[in-house]
Amino acid sequence: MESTIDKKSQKMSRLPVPPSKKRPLSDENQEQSSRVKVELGKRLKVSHADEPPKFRVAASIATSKPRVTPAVALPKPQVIGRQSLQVLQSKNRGNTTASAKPKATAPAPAQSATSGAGKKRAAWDLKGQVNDMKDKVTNYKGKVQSLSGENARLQTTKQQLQRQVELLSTENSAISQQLCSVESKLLSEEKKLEGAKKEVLQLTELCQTLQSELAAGKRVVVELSSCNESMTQELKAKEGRLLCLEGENSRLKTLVTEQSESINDLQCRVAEKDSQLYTLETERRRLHNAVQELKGNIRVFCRVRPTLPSEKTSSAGHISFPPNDEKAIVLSKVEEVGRLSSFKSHVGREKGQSVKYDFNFDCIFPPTTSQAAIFEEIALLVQSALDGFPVCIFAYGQTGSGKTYTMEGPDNVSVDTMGMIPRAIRQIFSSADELKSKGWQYKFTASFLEIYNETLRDLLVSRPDKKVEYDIRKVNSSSNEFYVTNLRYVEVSSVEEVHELLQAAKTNRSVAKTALNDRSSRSHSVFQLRIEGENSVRDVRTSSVLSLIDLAGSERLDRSLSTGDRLKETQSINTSLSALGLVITSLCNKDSHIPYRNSKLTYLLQNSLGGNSKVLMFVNISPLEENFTESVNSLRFASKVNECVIGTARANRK
Ligand SMILES: Nc1ncnc2c1ncn2[C@@H]1O[C@H](COP(=O)(O)OP(=O)(O)OP(=O)(O)O)[C@@H](O)[C@H]1O
Repeated sequence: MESTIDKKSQKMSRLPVPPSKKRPLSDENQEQSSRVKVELGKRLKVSHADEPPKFRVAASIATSKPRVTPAVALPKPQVIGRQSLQVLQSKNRGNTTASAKPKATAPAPAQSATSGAGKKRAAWDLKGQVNDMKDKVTNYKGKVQSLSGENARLQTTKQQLQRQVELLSTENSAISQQLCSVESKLLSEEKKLEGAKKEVLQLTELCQTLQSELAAGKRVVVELSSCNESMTQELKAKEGRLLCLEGENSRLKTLVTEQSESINDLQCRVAEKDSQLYTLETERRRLHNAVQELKGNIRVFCRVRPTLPSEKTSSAGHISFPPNDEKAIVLSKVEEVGRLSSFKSHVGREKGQSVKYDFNFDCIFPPTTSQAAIFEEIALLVQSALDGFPVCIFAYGQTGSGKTYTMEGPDNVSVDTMGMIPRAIRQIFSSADELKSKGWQYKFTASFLEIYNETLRDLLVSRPDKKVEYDIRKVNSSSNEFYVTNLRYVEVSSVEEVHELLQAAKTNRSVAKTALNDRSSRSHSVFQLRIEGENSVRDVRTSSVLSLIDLAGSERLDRSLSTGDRLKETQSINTSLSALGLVITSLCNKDSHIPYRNSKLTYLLQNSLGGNSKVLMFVNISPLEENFTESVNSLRFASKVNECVIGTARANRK
């Protein structure tokens, strides 16, 4: 039993009492318990007074879990507190047991055989034995009393220790709470640490990116540095060049100053020359006009067209051009006297059979004459239009005599075969360009109309509205200028633009078939170019109209074999041509009344035919003998015009 307790004591207690020592329980218990008390007291003092807070915490933990936590793992002081109590309790129990069963364990017979003085009583000495026994009882009672006191003290110590345990438990729970909060803090810190780690990772990546960028940047810097170096060198070279240039510049400045003075001087001289030039230009215009006047304000050019390939059978032998007279044309034919008796002028007879008709005009153009050669003769007249004179050029003659060819050119027109209208336009624009340097600015407005059966039609409109009426009206009551209502007036600024208009008009022109000419033009076509000039330097303005007219065929009724609509056309044409002849005759006779209103043509052209204007008439002649009579008729009409002297032309100047 004792060994079992000792073993338990060895296992459970860590008191400084060596468990291997087996001592008899009897007398030594008191001494042992007192040693235990002293030791326990010391330990408790140490644990209460000297123990640092962390040991107390550990002690509380150990006391709260005594059976789970191995004794060896706990710190010494705390184990002492709890286990010493157990040991004491077990000791007490052991002691109690030992004291309670002394007779069972102690060799009672041996003790009883000896007396209190160590002498053995004789068996018969019962009284002595009883006394011994009484002494022993007394002795035991004293021991019991001392043990009871000891027990009471231990109980007190136990209570103190329990209180200590409670305190330590409270501390423990507080520390547990602290531990929990520390743990939660630790968790949050760990989370933060995780976040920080991620951040560190990102920053590491960013750092790597930045490092690669930095490396690229460094390369760029290196490149730029080399570039900078080369540019610096270039700059130095340029600075050197700049220095040279500055020297050159100052030299040039001096030169410029000299030149400026020279220019000023020259400008003065140019102004002087300009003034002289203007005077000369005015003089040129005056002289030019004088020449035109001398030539006559109405001039007539006669043109005989060549025989066409399709007409080879017919000969042009009846027309001759006297070699010594460039202005004469002779038509001769052997005819019966009676047939030609109606001609009262320009008629010559040779022995009553061969009849000659001599005509004189300002110019005679034989069939071989080129368009360019003819234009040379009218170029000065066209120039007059730019100088501010109204100019009217028209082609008169029977159908197929070459009027359209003369005025516009053939269908497949070329630079060589261009007619008078395109050539006049070309000259007008080129002269206007030249005059720009003399301060002249020109504005050109073109219109193109036809008069068919005494009805006006706009040739610049492809699909004319029949309801639209074209009336010839004065610009205003005090003006002598006329315009046509609803007519398209197109401002043009180049030859090409005018050519486009001419082409459009050609397409739109009324063309009808007659017996005499496959493409007979049965209407008068009137192209007009209004020219407005302004010299801002001299404050002079001019305005004029250049009229270029392709008249309808002048053949007689009986020759055209016209019937129905064609007859009406022919009558209308002849009426207007007669009216034209009458107007010219009246102008020639200086009649007080000029019958402009007798036809649309003369009414429209009254400003271009009057005293202030310059008129040129082409009389076109067919080379065919079969057209002899018509040719003579045309030449007679032209001769009458040629005889006219219409006033003195004056430029429209303001
Ligand atoms: N000088 C010329 N050189 C070459 N061919 C010409 C000449 N004059 C006229 N012709 C040709 O003669 C033909 C008739 O000429 P054109 O059409 O000009 O006559 P027209 O008098 O205008 O007739 P219409 O009164 O019918 O308009 C055309 O084929 C034209 O090309």
